[in-house]
Amino acid sequence: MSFALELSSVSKYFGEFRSLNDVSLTVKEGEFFALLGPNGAGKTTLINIIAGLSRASAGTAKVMGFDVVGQFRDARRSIGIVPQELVFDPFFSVRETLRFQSGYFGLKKNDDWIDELLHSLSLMDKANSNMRTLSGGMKRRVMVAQALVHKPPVIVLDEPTAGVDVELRQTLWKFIAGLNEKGHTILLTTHYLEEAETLCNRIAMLKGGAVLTVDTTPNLLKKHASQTLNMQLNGVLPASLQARVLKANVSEGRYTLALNGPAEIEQILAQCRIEHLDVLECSIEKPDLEEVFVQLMSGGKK
Ligand SMILES: Nc1ncnc2c1ncn2[C@@H]1O[C@H](COP(=O)(O)OP(=O)(O)OP(=O)(O)O)[C@@H](O)[C@H]1O
Repeated sequence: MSFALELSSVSKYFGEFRSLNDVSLTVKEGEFFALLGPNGAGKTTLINIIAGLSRASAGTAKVMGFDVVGQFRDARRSIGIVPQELVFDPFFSVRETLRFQSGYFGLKKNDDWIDELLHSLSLMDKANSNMRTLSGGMKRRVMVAQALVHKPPVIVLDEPTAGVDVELRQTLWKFIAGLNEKGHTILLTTHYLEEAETLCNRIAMLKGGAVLTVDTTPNLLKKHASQTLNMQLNGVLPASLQARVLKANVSEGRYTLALNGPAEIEQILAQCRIEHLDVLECSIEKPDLEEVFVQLMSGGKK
């Protein structure tokens, strides 16, 4: 089994503060992997260690088998990082920025690939525009192109869609999904959980610098979240069903009940009939990643 990313017992201290606590994770080649967690969970710290921008206080990190400290150059060549912040030189044009970045990797004749990147990210008509004249979304696209100038097998995106409009988000995801189909490994951090749910094969959830869980998206949904039944009744929910209540608006007779499979609906409706209650509205809701996230972050079942 070859791993694109391999983290073994990685910890990071800032003085007394432990930003990462004994994190071990592996991402297989070709995976689309999400690193999720609330603000301050340690996602960017982890990415900085993988990128070789920050040193782990303990533990080791490898990119495509290369140690990020001992084999820094090979590890750095294997990875493209799209940072959370927009970092650019305001005096360069888009093309110059990408040529410059190519130079860092010793790539002199890279214009064909640069053109392909500009085209795929709809930046061709901005190729000669000065970076400072671009909108935030355009700058974000350049950050993506910049991370890819050396065709890295592993691509890390740190909240690439924060503050990005719907159209760009879709363009970006289509492009990144295409790269993943071509075999690139993708590591993504995002606060848009539906993006992670749609795109990623596996998800790690981080809290307080520690990994709470790592699993495939369907397994996380199966293990940590249940279906729910939304009902509106012409009265108060029977006492026998109160234990199932997840949310209620008693004055309107609206209830959201936990459901361990559709077979239980009949039982619930039967209880309502016994109490002579009419069901005015009834719908089943599928679990989503947000529910899993909220449950895990609030210390619910793992
Ligand atoms: N250079 C630093 N010095 C001191 N503390 C730091 C430093 N960098 C990060 N931290 C702390 O480490 C913790 C993790 O920060 P990090 O930026 O990795 O979180 P994150 O999961 O990326 O959060 P967000 O979702 O807000 O981007 C935070 O409490 C942060 O304040």
